[in-house]
Amino acid sequence: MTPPVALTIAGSDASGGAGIQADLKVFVAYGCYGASVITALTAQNTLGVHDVFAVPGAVVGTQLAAVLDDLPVAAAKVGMLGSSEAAAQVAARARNGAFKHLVIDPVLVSSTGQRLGVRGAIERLLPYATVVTPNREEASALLGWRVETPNDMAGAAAQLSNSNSTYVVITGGDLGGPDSVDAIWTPKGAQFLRSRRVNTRNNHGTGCTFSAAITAMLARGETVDNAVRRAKDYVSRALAGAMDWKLGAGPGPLDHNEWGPS
Ligand SMILES: Nc1ncnc2c1ncn2[C@@H]1O[C@H](COP(=O)(O)OP(=O)(O)O)[C@@H](O)[C@H]1O
Ligand SMILES: Cc1ncc(COP(=O)(O)OP(=O)(O)O)c(N)n1
Repeated sequence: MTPPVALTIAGSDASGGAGIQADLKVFVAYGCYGASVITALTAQNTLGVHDVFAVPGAVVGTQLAAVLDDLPVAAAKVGMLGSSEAAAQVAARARNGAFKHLVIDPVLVSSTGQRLGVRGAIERLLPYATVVTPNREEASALLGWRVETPNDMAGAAAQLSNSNSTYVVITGGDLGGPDSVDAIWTPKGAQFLRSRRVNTRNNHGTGCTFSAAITAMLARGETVDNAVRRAKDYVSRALAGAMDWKLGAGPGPLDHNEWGPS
């Protein structure tokens, strides 16, 4: 059977735990054929981001043309955008209806503190999103107020939904507590999604993994509700599988292939 095609439009993480590399691993884990449009190269590892090179906007445009003019993309995700010019190229395609489903992970800052994106570039894509998945920091930057508590997250999700059909998940991976709590805005209103917190320092690329899993599920024809819930379960399994791994001196990557503990 021909697999569904999922596309990631994102930055490269040389160490393989986040960005394009994580997304493609997730797509394979979910039985999707993965295509990629690279917006930026990052020299990063588990300790931090050491260098960033933004791919020129025109080259992002020709990559998009190469993929979209030839492959039947069923769902796409946007991660690190690299530049406003890259965002403009993606927006032009979205305006023309190129994406049946578009998942936007508004990457602004890495967990190690390096700026990876600009707010304006993300904002121009939000009107085309099926699902948006900011963490609390990113939601705060997009809205201009501090999103701190779970109730703040629910309010922020509602505020960020630009129409009744846009789902917004504010992720709370960095909130303390026994559960990892996200707030989701759906056309039926706001709800909380909970999973048992996995006690691990290996959490490099959780946001990329979550949004890529949603994208893969949508490419496979799942409803948005199911896609988000199944993606959250997958992230928990991927965190649990890698909790004893020793890859890198900092927070290591996830077990995208569900190989399990070493
Ligand atoms: N330790 C953890 N245990 C279980 N789920 C987690 C953990 N850390 C993050 N998650 C989940 O991973 C997903 C991505 O969240 P988050 O880590 O906040 O993203 P980001 O990497 O963008 O900051 C969310 O569903 C969140 O609840
Ligand atoms: C190239 C690239 N894109 C995105 C990120 C951010 O990844 P994320 O999953 O949000 O979280 P951390 O890896 O920063 O914990 C990245 N680091 N690199």
